Amino acid sequence: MSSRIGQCFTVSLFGESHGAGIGCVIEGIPAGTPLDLEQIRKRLNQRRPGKDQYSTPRQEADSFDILSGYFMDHTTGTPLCAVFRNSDTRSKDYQSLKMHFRPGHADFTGGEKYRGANDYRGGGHFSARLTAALVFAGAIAEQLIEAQGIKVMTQVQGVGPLRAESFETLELTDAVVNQLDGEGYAIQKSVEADFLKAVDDARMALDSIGGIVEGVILNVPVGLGEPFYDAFESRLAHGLFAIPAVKGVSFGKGFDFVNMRGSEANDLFYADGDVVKTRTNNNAGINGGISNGMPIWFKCAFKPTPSIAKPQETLNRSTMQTETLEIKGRHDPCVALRAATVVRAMTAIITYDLWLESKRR
Ligand SMILES: Cc1cc2nc3c(=O)[nH]c(=O)nc-3n(C[C@H](O)[C@H](O)[C@H](O)COP(=O)(O)O)c2cc1C
Ligand SMILES: C=C(O[C@@H]1CC(C(=O)O)=C[C@@H](OP(=O)(O)O)[C@H]1O)C(=O)O
Repeated sequence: MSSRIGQCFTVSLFGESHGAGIGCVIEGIPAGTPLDLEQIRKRLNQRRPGKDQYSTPRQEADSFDILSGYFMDHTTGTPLCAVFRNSDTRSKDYQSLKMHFRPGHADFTGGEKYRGANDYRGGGHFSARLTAALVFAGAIAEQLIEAQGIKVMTQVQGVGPLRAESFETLELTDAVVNQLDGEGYAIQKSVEADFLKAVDDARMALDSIGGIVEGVILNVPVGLGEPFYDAFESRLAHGLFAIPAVKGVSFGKGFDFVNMRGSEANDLFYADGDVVKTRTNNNAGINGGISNGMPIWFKCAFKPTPSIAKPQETLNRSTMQTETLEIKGRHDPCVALRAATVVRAMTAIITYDLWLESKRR
């Protein structure tokens, strides 16, 4: 199997949700880079499970050990490996799931593909537990792109039918940035109470709810990405679809382009001093797969959490009879809330990879 993303800056993931631990190996960090470990911890804390009733009650500190590639407060240029020990596993919750597949989760496909040898406890390697390691790698990538003046921001832009103002128009004032980058979920103050109530209503109904995570990348230099296969959209979508429960990705106006005429959809060029800009940004700062210097804004649709407390029908693999399934385990009622940090991480990873690649050509 392949568990690696990137061309010049690569991240591979390992581990299982209920195994000894999880982690990542990162290659392509320039030698001699100082790491801001506090910033890494801040990002991990933003994603961490077990905070309140809006996330899974599983308690994991998400503290890490760096095993290699880091010496005297600087990266060495060799592969950097970080591990996170799992502590709050409760594997008996999953005892019956080897033969009773959770609808919407990877129990069936994982079992078939790995001929029953997969660690199915807590979803094993398919679990979003591994996104802790992604956030670690993303926090490093974020430091590397910020050194180039490039910034990434994400927000929960929708929960169920509710919507917040999009990055298309939202002014990123200090107050907005502080709110979205604070200790709570990345939700604008004006919609926070409504979003959280919708999540809690779903939880109380023994159910789950979907959401939208929106991202924006600012100050991207002109020229990142290639035509066709390595388009900025292709590369970023590859990363975003790797995040568990992402079922849709769109750039700029996305599916709304269908309702527009060319005269509305085209972003008209003008000169702002020496800088070429566009009056609108429907195309999300990408033309022909290549960044044009305008903000890159995009959305990810997260499906409702598959593991719900409500009884459902499923198949018993040993008897091939349908039975009623009551899922145990501790689950997020809306994965989009914690996923905003994961999307931020993946965006930083892909952006840094594309930036590094552009320097090597
Ligand atoms: C941050 C985050 C947290 C998640 N938490 C849960 C969870 O508590 N329970 C669950 O069943 N799925 C959860 N998921 C989603 C599953 O991991 C995912 O649906 C599953 O691996 C199947 O993959 P797929 O939905 O992409 O097909 C979470 C996903 C993310 C990104
Ligand atoms: C452990 C984390 O989230 C887990 C992601 C997850 C899933 O199926 O993706 C299912 C749940 O696992 P368990 O039933 O073992 O508690 C979540 O708690 C984490 O984010 O660190």
